[in-house]
Amino acid sequence: MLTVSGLKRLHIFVSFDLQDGECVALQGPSGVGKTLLLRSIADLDPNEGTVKLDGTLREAMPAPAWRKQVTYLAAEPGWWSDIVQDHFAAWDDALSLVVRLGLPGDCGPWPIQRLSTGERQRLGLVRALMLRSRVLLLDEPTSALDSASAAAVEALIAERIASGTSVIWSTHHDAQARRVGSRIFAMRPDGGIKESRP
Ligand SMILES: Nc1ncnc2c1ncn2[C@@H]1O[C@H](COP(=O)(O)OP(=O)(O)OP(=O)(O)O)[C@@H](O)[C@H]1O
Repeated sequence: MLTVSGLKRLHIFVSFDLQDGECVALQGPSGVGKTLLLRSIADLDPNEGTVKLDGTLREAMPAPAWRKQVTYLAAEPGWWSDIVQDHFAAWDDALSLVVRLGLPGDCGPWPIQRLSTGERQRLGLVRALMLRSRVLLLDEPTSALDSASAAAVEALIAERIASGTSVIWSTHHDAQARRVGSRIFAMRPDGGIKESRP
């Protein structure tokens, strides 16, 4: 279980628990602070408060180890090499997910720039999924995708949730929030969250 208690970052101040195998949809107007919140939970930006995974404080482990367990995925993932497969420790193991999300099976040696925005978004998701994190913090993970590709992503994440992964899923689409989330957190301009059921 992820426990967030008194997390403070700029105007944001939130507390909540996220159970194993639970998906919460995170909503709110553009600029309200959804990305700030997700990045803070992953400890990518300075923030205050208590964040624990199964009772273990994030301060108890090196930041990279925390981020491997509590993984933030940006809507536009970053790339540190020109070549697609260089971003994977085991490209052959990633191939089935790559193909499942509709990317060409021979794209491993391609330059990243050859991929479309939506293809890069799906590749970033595969890269995150390969970590087998306990918690996925997905920042508008289908924002660049057509409805069929978005459905493929939703189905894949649903499988991970069913096997115990916890997810916070930021989305501007109300219907998607209701489909994926067992709870919905609406971020308010004052930096709090209002919880509801879909
Ligand atoms: N380091 C910072 N210092 C001050 N303000 C910041 C900083 N980083 C982000 N902000 C501001 O905080 C606000 C929240 O940004 P955030 O990216 O979290 O919004 P969001 O809800 O994810 O929006 P969108 O739906 O458009 O992605 C924005 O107004 C942004 O400019």
